[in-house]
Amino acid sequence: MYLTRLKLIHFRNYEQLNHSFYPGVNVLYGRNAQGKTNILEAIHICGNGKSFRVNADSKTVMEGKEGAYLFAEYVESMDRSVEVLIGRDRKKSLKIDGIPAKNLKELLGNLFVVVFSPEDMKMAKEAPSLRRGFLDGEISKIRPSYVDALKNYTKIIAQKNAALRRRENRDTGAVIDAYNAQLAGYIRIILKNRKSYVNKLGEYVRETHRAISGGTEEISIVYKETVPETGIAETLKKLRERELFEGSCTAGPHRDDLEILLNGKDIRVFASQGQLRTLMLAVKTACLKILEESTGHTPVLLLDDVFSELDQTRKKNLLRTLKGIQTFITTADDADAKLLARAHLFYVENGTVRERQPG
Ligand SMILES: Nc1ncnc2c1ncn2[C@@H]1O[C@H](COP(=O)(O)OP(=O)(O)OP(=O)(O)O)[C@@H](O)[C@H]1O
Repeated sequence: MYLTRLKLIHFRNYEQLNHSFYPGVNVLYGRNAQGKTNILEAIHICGNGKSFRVNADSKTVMEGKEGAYLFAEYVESMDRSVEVLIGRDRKKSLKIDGIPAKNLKELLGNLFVVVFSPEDMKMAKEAPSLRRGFLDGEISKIRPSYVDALKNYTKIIAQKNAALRRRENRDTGAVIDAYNAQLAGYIRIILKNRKSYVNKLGEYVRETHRAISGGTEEISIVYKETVPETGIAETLKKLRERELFEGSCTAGPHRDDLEILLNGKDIRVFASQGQLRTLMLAVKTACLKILEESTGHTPVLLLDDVFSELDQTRKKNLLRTLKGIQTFITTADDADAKLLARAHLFYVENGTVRERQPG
């Protein structure tokens, strides 16, 4: 799958854009704050219905304007399109192949897009909630039913937490047992999905990571569960007294984490910035492969400012791993644009895009 055309009206610093792109590597280069990442953001919204930079999409509407219009034309096996209208009032309208879509769920599963942005580095280093959020987001793309299990689980955990906090009722124990009975089924579904995703992810990350790092480093990714999949009901029962004492749910998928080891050591403590970036690139490429396997379509890959902190060898190795994937890369560094001379180059300046002709 590849994007052939992007049209924007009143999106960020683009008054109007109507530009075509190529399969293969498209490099957006230019000085800082010119609108390179804005292009990636627009493509991401067309694919995933939301920005990867801000929670409120209304912030992407050009200052002083009422709404933004985004149109992405892409080739699957035939020409297809996605249109998004974002209102400053937060209302959003969507069209798929010219036909209005009822909701975001309908949009997902059309233009597949995977993004790597500097923000993703936080996932490796910071709070476990970021790693859980990453896993849940990726699994939801390939298993829509997972979203329902997760929503129900989260709702029951909130109710159970409220009951544990109240504790004034003599029957609280029985109420907690009733919640646990409901939770057990959802925990099973969440663990099954997360663990099988992590197994596959680990395998693909190792492969790509070796290719980018030149085979000098070994990565391992392990899912750390707080309630074992093999004894869910028993564990919840055992936890009951402690939870009643502490007044909150102390274990379950909402407390689980991913452990990422580089040459056997925790990356949060031992990895350099370049190593972290290499790891996250391998993670994103692995997500793309998993998405490709389950949908039969190769997603479009967006790499925002990916080259900083990578040495020349890693940059070249990364480019080799991108074969067959339409990729958009932003860079403010002219030397990177030269390294990417065989790609299609687009000079971005003050909300305009100009293709640099070869030669
Ligand atoms: N809602 C908006 N309305 C108008 N202009 C905006 C809006 N949001 C952001 N901008 C402008 O977009 C520009 C930033 O664009 P972008 O984030 O794409 O930069 P970039 O070219 O990727 O830069 P860098 O190399 O620094 O990452 C800035 O000039 C900013 O003022």
